Amino acid sequence: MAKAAIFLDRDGVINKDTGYVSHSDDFIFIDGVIDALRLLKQKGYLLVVVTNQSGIARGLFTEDDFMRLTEWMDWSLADRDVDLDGIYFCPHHPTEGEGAETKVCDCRKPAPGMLLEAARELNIDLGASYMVGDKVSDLKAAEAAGLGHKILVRTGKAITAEGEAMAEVVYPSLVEFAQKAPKLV
Ligand SMILES: O=P(O)(O)OC[C@@H](O)[C@H]1O[C@@H](OP(=O)(O)O)[C@@H](O)[C@@H](O)[C@@H]1O
Ligand SMILES: [Mg+2]
Ligand SMILES: [Zn+2]
Repeated sequence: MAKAAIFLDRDGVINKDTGYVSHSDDFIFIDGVIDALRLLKQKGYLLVVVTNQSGIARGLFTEDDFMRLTEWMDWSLADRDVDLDGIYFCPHHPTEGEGAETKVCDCRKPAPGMLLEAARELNIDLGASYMVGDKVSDLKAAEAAGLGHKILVRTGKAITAEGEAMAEVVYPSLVEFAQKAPKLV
């Protein structure tokens, strides 16, 4: 049977978005987020990170840098009993940069590519799933993928009026969302 997932934006939801974070030295978990992720897992959800990493297309860091940081993040979470079910990233940007990753793609949020790929690979029930982001583009990706729930948190970029209008709920952080999310198991 298909399972419900929490799709998580990374920068501004899991870690502080200080701008194109690419090294573990600069990766700061937002307060309470690791416990919140564990709680969501205990409530029966798959946890799937979907992150735009245009810093790769822009030439600010490499895909290898991203992979190294992702491995570090994954292990830091596993160390605290949080197992992520999937991590999807978009290395592209439509105009910035000069390499192969500078192109129009279907994975950069607001496009739904990462969410749809995860749904196929992990057998996710999109209608029962949540997107938790900090930007309108996160919610637009959720809408385009047919997700049931669109949530914003105030730990990242400033929430715009458009964001307020699109979100089902705006929470202070992932902590409050995790407390309120219905238990599935
Ligand atoms: O929030 P997620 O999707 O996990 O990751 C966003 C980051 O890749 C960066 O995305 C950039 O947007 P542009 O990609 O330049 O539009 C800016 O918002 C940066 O501040 C941010 O660090
Ligand atoms: Mg973000
Ligand atoms: Zn892409």
